[in-house]
Amino acid sequence: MPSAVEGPRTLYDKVFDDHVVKAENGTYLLYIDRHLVHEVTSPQAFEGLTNAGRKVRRVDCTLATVDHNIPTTSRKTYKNLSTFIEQDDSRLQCTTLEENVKNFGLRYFGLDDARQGIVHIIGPEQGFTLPGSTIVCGDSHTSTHGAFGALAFGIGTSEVEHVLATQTIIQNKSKNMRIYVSGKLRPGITSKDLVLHIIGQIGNAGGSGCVIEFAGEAIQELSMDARMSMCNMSIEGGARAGMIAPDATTFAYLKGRPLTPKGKLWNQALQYWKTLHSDPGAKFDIDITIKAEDVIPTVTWGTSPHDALPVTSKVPDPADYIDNPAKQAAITRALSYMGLTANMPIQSIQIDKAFIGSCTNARIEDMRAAANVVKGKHIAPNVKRAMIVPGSGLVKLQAEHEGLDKVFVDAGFEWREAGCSMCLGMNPDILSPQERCASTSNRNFEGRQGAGGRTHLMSPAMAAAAAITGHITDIREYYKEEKKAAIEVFVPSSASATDVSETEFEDSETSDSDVPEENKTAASTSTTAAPSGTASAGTGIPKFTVLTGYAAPFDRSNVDTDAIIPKQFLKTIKRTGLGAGLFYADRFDAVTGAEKPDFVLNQGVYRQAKTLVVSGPNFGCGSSREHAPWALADFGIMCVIAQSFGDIFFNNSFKNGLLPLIIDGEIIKEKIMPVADAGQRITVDLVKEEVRNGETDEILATFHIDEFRRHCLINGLDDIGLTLQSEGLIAKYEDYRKATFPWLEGGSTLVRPIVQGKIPGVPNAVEW
Ligand SMILES: CC(C)[C@H](C(=O)O)[C@@H](O)C(=O)O
Ligand code: SF4
Repeated sequence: MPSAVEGPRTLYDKVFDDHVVKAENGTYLLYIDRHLVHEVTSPQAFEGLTNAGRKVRRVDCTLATVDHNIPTTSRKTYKNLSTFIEQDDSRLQCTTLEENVKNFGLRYFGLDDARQGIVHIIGPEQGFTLPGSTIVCGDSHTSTHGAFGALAFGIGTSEVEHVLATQTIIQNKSKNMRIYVSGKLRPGITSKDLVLHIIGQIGNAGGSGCVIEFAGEAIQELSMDARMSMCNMSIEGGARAGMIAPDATTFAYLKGRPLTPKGKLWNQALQYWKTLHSDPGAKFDIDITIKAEDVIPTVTWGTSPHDALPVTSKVPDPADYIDNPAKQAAITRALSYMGLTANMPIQSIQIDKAFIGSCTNARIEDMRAAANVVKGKHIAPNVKRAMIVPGSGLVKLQAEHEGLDKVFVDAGFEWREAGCSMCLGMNPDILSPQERCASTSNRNFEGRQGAGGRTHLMSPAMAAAAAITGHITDIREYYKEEKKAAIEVFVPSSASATDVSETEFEDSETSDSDVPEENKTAASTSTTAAPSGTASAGTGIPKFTVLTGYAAPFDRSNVDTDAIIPKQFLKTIKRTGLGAGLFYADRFDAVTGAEKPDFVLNQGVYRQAKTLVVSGPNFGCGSSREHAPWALADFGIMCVIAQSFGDIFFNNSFKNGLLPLIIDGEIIKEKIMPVADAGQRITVDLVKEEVRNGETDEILATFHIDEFRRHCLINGLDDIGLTLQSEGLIAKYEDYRKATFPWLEGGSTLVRPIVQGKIPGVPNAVEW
């Protein structure tokens, strides 16, 4: 396969190179090995496939589950989704997924299957996630799977459709960034503290345009569960993906999981996996060193994950940022939203609720760490509710097997069923306005856990301690007072790789017999129906050539996609009608629903704005929801001008005929913003690559857009149709893949049905 890099290569370079189907002028068609699907970001993709008469190309590379919308209440009486889910829109999204998996013949873990859970927890748990593979999902926290040395990233719904139809994705090469964590973490300090510390240092756009490799002694010593928590949050540092080189810890975790290769295929895979590390001398565009010993328990105080501070510090004071008005404004806004006073000690912050769960921290080690803290204690009287939500049915079973559920219940916690739960509150688990939550999730955006709710991110042990004391607590002091020790996690990192080496399997049978007949040839796994060369059976995208219209000035930084379109609007199975929810919390009064007169889109000509001019960086950070560009476009905004963008939002916009335009911050401030402020029109000319004053035609800025993207926008081209013109190359890659990486064949089709309550790969789990 063509290599994108000469000389020594990074881990990212290697995995990228091994998946290139086609390279053209810096744009690559990459083959995707594993595709995880959930109910929120897939309905419109399946609808697109159906409308175009296309099939899922690789059923064996696709695995689906429901996680975001589902209640986490007891399933003892569960019969089906239709009777179990009370909210109409949530139910419809879940039943639509069930219909789609049936119609397209996909493997699926529903609520009656103990293997159901948060998509990023079940992939690794089943061994669907493998080192060196490319993994995507319509979900930003797909970065989690990078903990295995996979190249894993979140995509939007249009890209979900593209992957379903073609098993490939169009990509540009990201920059290489290394975060080297030297030395050892201090006792009781977890990977959650470390990753919050890192994001606090680099900022929520620090990894923008990059794939981060986490390396160093402290990383090597982390267990797989802890590595997943780190890579999970690389997206919160703005990166496309996070990766950790696979090692003995990785191999020991994977060995024997239901979907990992067995026998000779394991040996073969292992040979390859051992080559997956950055070569000595490999070039990193950005290289940062963090000292592990500098990390102490870390929590967030504000409304972005980069508002992270050591638990011993005080809440920031806007008065200290006179020289940085944008930062001062952001801190002032965050303090007001969070109901905090400048300079108050972080440990004096009282909480109302505690939530231990999410794809960041709902694995078995997280459950154990929390149970260790709460054992023999009870939640504080001011804590109204404390929830433990295991990440999957299997995590729940394992925890119950160890008696952890009883520890939690005795301490006053609710022991729930698996799902995203209060991480996002698309289901009934939400905060009420002004309620404050100690949360092990990954995002503390405004309204994230419920409109007006206030989130403080921290580790499971810290959230458990906060539930017991009633306020944010330094876990080190807690351990001292309670005479407890942090539980040591067993990490086989000192184990030599030979523990799981090929020798062990020298005489064993090939696992080829595990591969179902229908998956033994690439041709049969390849179920594509679309004839090659058909330009597009789909509808294409709106063309973008020259746009003239009013431009709304938007004086904000780090606008996340939760703010652009809040979670309650994601429960749709359509792409249309989302304009009503655009910037909902900023635009409308939470109680009366009336327009807020001070919000720019509620004022005069800006009601008809076609362009949004943003003063600060990182517009559209956070979640992968394509609902954000859908909402903007539905409102009528077809261009957003900003200094920089969240990576997934940037991609998603192009797929919908919306132009995200990167312009230098000074030029925005000096040239473009004054025109927007004056209520004059602005012309964005993609053909000439100019931004002009729409009244006078004066050139305000010039820009350059990647040739492929510009071509697609100007001509309104649907890139699935374009990709299918490369059918021959895709098929050729599949032959190469089958010969070179045969352990990737079969994939999710190796999922076995549960027989008489026995779960394959889980000998002890006989009931749920
Ligand atoms: C629903 C999905 C698009 C979203 C994401 O991409 O992250 C969600 O999982 C989240 O955490 O906000
Ligand atoms: S971040 Fe939260 S909502 Fe998103 S996938 Fe993870 S648990 Fe679910």
